[in-house]
Amino acid sequence: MADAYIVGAYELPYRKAPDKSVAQMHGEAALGALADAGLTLADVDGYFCAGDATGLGPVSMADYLNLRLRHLDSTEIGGSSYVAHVAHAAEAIRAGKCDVALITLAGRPRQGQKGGLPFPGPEGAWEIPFRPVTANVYAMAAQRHMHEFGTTSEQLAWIKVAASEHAQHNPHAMLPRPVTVEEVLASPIIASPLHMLDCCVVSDGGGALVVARPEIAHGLSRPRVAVKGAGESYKGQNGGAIDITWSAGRMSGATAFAEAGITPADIKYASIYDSFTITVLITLEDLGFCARGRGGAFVADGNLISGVGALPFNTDGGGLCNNHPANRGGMTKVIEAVRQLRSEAHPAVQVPSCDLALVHGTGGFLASRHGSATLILERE
Ligand SMILES: CC(=O)SCCNC(=O)CCNC(=O)[C@H](O)C(C)(C)COP(=O)(O)OP(=O)(O)OC[C@H]1O[C@@H](n2cnc3c(N)ncnc32)[C@H](O)[C@@H]1OP(=O)(O)O
Repeated sequence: MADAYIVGAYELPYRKAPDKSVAQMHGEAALGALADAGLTLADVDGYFCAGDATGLGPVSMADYLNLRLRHLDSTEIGGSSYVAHVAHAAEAIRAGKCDVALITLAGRPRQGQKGGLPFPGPEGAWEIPFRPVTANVYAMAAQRHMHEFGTTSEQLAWIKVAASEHAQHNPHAMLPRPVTVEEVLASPIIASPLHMLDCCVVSDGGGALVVARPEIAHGLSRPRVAVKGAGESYKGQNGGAIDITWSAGRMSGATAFAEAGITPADIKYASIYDSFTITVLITLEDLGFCARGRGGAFVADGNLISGVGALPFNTDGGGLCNNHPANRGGMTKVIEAVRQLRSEAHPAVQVPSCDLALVHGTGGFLASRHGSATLILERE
């Protein structure tokens, strides 16, 4: 028996929220995930959220939600935060610090800043004037990967093509239309070599998860999703003296696979953070799904499309086509993995006999300065 199970998951259905507050959206997500689990706010004694929450983060949100808590956690590692939160919730339950952990995300980036990150780090004064910061940094990783390994724009485009093939079956996806490699290459350059269609969407929205102690999970009616392995890591720029063709996923992935006692070949479905197409390609190499430098060949020709290729990924359309709320896409990555493991993904993209899934989150600037979190989830 596992130490903890994901028993509830919910994604807000909307992608534009001009008339809602962020706190209200956290609340809607919380109620949705608890209803999915068959629990209520009164059952929650552990609460997790990151920097997208308003006010004093989990303190303000716990007050807004009228929670009675024994444990709270505000781990902030950007896009990987909500992948890490699932592992932290399982650890807190194992340590006896809480029984039912609620994790919520919500944000409205479409209503304010677009096309970049509101993360004014110490380097911000030198970088933000030359916007868009985020795409530029990911473009440098793509350019270097092309130089080192011969990766092509066509190969990167296949990642968007795969995401869009999946998104056409998601009625809530922001970009539900399938696109071709040619369309990706014909879209405007945002930061060379990345085109507009190499980028994730900017969306309002959010989601929530509920993680529970086994004794509670076994009393609920939903399929149980166990946390089988988890890893977290960080890679910095070391004054610029770094190789930007690999990410901290190399470390967090190795830790998660070792804890789970499995290899990449065992994974039936992967939710991979997809802020840009290059994020997916480098992450797949770092997690060991293919050899270093071979990511381009691995993703080409539909290898990431469910029912077509060897590794179905982001079957909700991912951040590239569905939803990338509050620049913290880790939450939606976990939610789609839960759908797959429960056999509740859209029938057109459901992976048959999906018992083992991987979720990976990237927070910050891939390959230069970022946090990373990997989860391996198993259907009991
Ligand atoms: C750790 C991390 O998470 S790092 C990632 C952080 N997030 C980002 O950096 C966001 C990256 N994406 C972007 O910056 C934006 O989506 C951009 C720059 C690519 C496009 O932004 P804008 O030019 O403002 O696009 P806008 O939202 O106005 O939409 C214009 C059109 O382009 C389309 N579009 C917008 N973004 C995308 C996209 N990523 N892919 C495909 N089409 C897009 C829209 O659907 C719209 O089409 P329509 O005119 O037919 O309705």
